[in-house]
This record gives sequence, C-alpha cells and structure tokens, in this order.
Amino acid sequence: MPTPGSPFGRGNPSSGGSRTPNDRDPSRSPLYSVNPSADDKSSSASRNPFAVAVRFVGACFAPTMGRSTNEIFSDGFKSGSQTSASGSNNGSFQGKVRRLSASGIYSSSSQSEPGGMRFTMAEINKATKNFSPSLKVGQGGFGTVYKGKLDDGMLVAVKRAKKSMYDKQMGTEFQSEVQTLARVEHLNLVRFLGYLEFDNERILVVEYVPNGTLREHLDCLHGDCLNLAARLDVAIDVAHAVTYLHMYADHPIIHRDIKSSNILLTENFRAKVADFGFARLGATEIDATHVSTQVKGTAGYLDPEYLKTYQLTEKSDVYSFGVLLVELISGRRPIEPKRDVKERLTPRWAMKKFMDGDAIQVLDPNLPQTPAATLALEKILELSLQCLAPTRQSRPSMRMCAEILWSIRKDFRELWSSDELSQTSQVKSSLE
Ligand SMILES: Nc1ncnc2c1ncn2[C@@H]1O[C@H](COP(=O)(O)OP(=O)(O)OP(=O)(O)O)[C@@H](O)[C@H]1O
Repeated sequence: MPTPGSPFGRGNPSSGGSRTPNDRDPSRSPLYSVNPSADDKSSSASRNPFAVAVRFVGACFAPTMGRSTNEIFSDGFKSGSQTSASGSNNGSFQGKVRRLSASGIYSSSSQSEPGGMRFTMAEINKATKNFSPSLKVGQGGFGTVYKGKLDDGMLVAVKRAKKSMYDKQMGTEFQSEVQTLARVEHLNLVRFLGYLEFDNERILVVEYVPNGTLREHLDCLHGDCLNLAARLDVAIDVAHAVTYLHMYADHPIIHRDIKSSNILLTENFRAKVADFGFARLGATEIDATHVSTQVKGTAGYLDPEYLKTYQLTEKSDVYSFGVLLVELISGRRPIEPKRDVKERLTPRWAMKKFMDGDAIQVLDPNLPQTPAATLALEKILELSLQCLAPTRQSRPSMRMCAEILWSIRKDFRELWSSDELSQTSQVKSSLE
C-alpha cells in the first residue's frame, strides 16, 4: 500500500500525496471504451446528418500489430462497457448524447434511448444562469467557457462562440468541431453532449472536467505539483485518447492541437483530451497517406514537416505528443522566451541534454531525483526523441507510444517500490 507521499499520490513525496492506485475510480477500468454503437453504421453518429455528410468511403487505419485493440487498451484493468466521466461529478452520461436533425435543431434521443435529452436556449440559459460571469471558467480561441448545471444535476461545460466568429470561417470551424465530437467517445476524451445553433448563438455542450488543465498543474497552481507517477498516468491517458482517434473505425482523426492546456484533469488526476476545434478528418481516400490543409495548431507543438509541406498525418500529433512528454518531465513550456537563448526551445534543449548524457538537468526541479525518477526520465526522453524525429516515417505510432509508456510506468513503479523498501530498512537499521 503506498504511503502518503508515494509517487502514486499527488504531490512530491515530501509534501504528501493524496492519490494511490487504489484511488482509481472504478469507472476508469475500461481504458479503451468505445461507444458500442459508435462504429455501427446504424449508430446515432451514423444517423447524425452532419456525421453522414462527412462520411467517406475510405481506407481504415487498420491495426498492424499483433494484439487486438481491446487487449492493447485493457492496460491491466477489466474491460467493460460504457463508462461515466472518471472522477468528475457530472452524474451519469450514459445514453445522453444528443442528436442533431438535418436543420441543426436537436431531435431528442429520448424516444430511443433512456436518459436522452433535448437542449434548448432556455435550458442553456438556465444551466448557466444567463451566462453569469460567476460561472465563467475560461476563455479560448473559440469563445467563453461556462460551467453549467442541467436540471438533472449534471455539470456541463458550455462553450459559447464569440460573436466575432459568426462568419463563414467560424461556420466551418463550428461544423468541424461538431462533426468530430459527435462521432467519438472515449474515457480520456472530453465527452461531447450536444450543440445549439440559435440566432447568433453557437454553443457546444461538453462534459465538465473539474480539476483544471495539465498546464495549470505543471505550474503548481492547484497546490502540490503533479508527481512523476501522476505525470506518467497522464501521458498514458493522452496516448490512449489519441490512439483511439488515430484508429477510429472509419478513418483516422487527427487532433491537430495536442498541448498541455487542452488536457483537462479529473478529480482523480486522470486526463481527458479536449478541444477538437482544430480536428480534421484524416486521410480517408484509398491510397491517400495525408491530407493537405491550412496550417493549424499551437506554436511550439507544431510538426516541422507539416509546416514545410502542409501535409497532415497522424504523425503530426505524435510530434506534438513528443513535445508534451518533454513538457511533462521538465515542467517547462515548449517555448520559454525569457530563458537563455540555448534554452528557449524546450524540446531542442532537452534533446541536447539527453544526447550529451546530461538528462538529469531536464528533470523538473519540483520532482525529487530518485533512482526510479532518473530511469523514467531517460526513457521518457528517449521516447520524446523518437516522437520528435524530423521526418514522420521515423516517428512511432501513437499506439507504440502508449505501449512504451506502459513499460516505463511498470519499471518506474517496481523501482520506486524497491527504493522505498531499501529506504525503510535503512531508517529502521539507523534507529536500531
Ligand atoms: N470541458 C471543460 N471542463 C472544464 N473546464 C473547461 C472545459 N473546457 C474548457 N475549460 C476551461 O476553459 C478554458 C478555455 O478552454 P477552450 O477550450 O475554449 O480554449 P483553450 O483550449 O484554452 O484555448 P484555444 O482555444 O486557443 O485552444 C480552458 O483552459 C479550461 O480552463
């Protein structure tokens, strides 16, 4: 049983952690939870006219590795059926995904699915107390985010598009987000609940994730900083979510904006990947290996090959994930303009240190330098190096990243336990 301050708890060992493996929310068990109907041609997503409109006849991103998807993603936990939001207090989401009619007005799923609901402007106004500033939880490129409470007590995040975005571009962005969100469902993705187009309002309703962004936690804005075990869990959660997107049944979905401020944490410090505003369908035409598109994403996380060629593949997400891994282990932002010129581009600096055999310099000063941490650090940097390869062919798949991270986490836990044992026996013998 981990002691307070174990790497399995939150916070530095010295400051006392609060989370243990046994704290895992049982609802997390199926780490790879696909809506059973999501891949079914007769599913709600398929009946969604927006989803149908963008459905392509195309090549599947077929798993190429030996193990089955369920096997790969069971992660040692019992696989199960539909899950609710891990660690969030949103109540149950089961069966509550809303459908859109061809006119963009909700048609309730309540006739066919128990628990299905219908959003109206009145409901949204009530849920957010008329968009009360006291319920504002954030502001992003899309607009303002409010915390809302539906009549049944479910907490939701209401994303209200800024008025300046009611142009054609905004329409495209909005439709893109809706189309993508409506189709995907995974424990480590922020769940889409519905949307509303009413007069000049464009509103998305998504699962409320209560514990802030990963970036805030790396900045220690919520109390203790995340310890290394929690960071490894986050990395694995993100890898699962993005693998799910890349292996999505009909076509790969490329997130395009993987970054620490798009990763939200639950009360149990598990990660949910948010913000599909930039997501685009991946390559879908037979023989297609990439899609050409406008450059989108966030500085510091952008794949240089995508910047050069405008060709987007899943490997652009892998690159961004490599940047995220460096951020997780160093605590630094991808770009740190105030630092010495050699340290401004964090991934470049970290890779140089790693190649020079000086990886320890990269470890976040908020993390204790234990043998277990040092080993995990080196392995994480090695994986980052692969993800950050200049050419996409040399980068691993996101699925491979998840597998490597499992093994890093396993080794970390084992070594940490033996560190703990030897420290305990040293303390004992010094007391004797
Ligand atoms: N589902 C959610 N649950 C709880 N808080 C959320 C949720 N979605 C967003 N937020 C909060 O609102 C903030 C803004 O989110 P939003 O997705 O609009 O923009 P962003 O990702 O921060 O920026 P950008 O749009 O430039 O990518 C987030 O940083 C987070 O604090």
